[in-house]
Amino acid sequence: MGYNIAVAGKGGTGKTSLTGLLINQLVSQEKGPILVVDADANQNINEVLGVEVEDTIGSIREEANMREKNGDSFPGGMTKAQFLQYKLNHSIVEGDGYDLIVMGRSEGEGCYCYVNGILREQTNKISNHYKYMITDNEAGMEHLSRKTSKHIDQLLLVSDCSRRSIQAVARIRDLAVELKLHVGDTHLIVNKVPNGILNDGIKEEIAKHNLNLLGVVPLDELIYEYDSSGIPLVQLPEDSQSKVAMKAIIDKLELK
Ligand SMILES: Nc1ncnc2c1ncn2[C@@H]1O[C@H](COP(=O)(O)OP(=O)(O)OP(=O)(O)O)[C@@H](O)[C@H]1O
Repeated sequence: MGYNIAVAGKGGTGKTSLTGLLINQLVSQEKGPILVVDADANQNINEVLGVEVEDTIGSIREEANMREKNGDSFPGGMTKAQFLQYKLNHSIVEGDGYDLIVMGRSEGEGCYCYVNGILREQTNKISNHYKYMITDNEAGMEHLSRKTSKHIDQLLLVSDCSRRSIQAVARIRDLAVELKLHVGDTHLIVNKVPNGILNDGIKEEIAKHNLNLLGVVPLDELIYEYDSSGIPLVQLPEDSQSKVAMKAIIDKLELK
């Protein structure tokens, strides 16, 4: 199994943006092969990375169930399991130096156990082929409890400069313990920091919750500019404040 990095944090803190910059950095350091899993239904990492996504695990699950419900057969005489496997293999987006799987929206009502079981088994199989697996998670992390593989080598918590956001990541860390996930290291990255300098109040909050601060990423006007113009963040110049900060942060992790 590859090295599993999970990124988590309260919505809006910049978790997805930083995950994109993390991937970009690992790709430029030729650390691959990398599998990216977008497990945040509210956010689209593909936009940060600048790639198009057609199928998601959610849409595959819905299609398989709809076909069965309507009594439609699966194409080419496939069984349901074969169909799921086929669709999953075709849903993997090939990016520049990484592959991407998008979980999409979570299931609606009805029994999805069989489909979920197959999809989970297949995703686990696929992930074995990669050196790194990077997951952009939902703030709740509950979906992780449903995973068969509960091992995370590196849990990266992303917070902005608010006390509430620091408290939220402390809760996520505690939740990981409650969910019985096996977490190797946990680190905090504080994002959108004015001038890259943390004030005393936030430093106190970080210390109070015993969070292990890895580094800070400044509030970067260029991110705002790129985001509002729809330009993928991975195209930020190498000397942009946020890319430079993320590079320094990732270097500290000493990933092989
Ligand atoms: N360092 C930064 N400087 C300036 N703006 C930033 C920075 N990081 C992220 N942003 C902006 O903050 C907003 C939220 O970022 P992003 O979508 O990455 O957050 P998220 O935590 O994944 O949010 P959610 O899961 O709620 O969608 C975006 O508009 C993004 O462009």
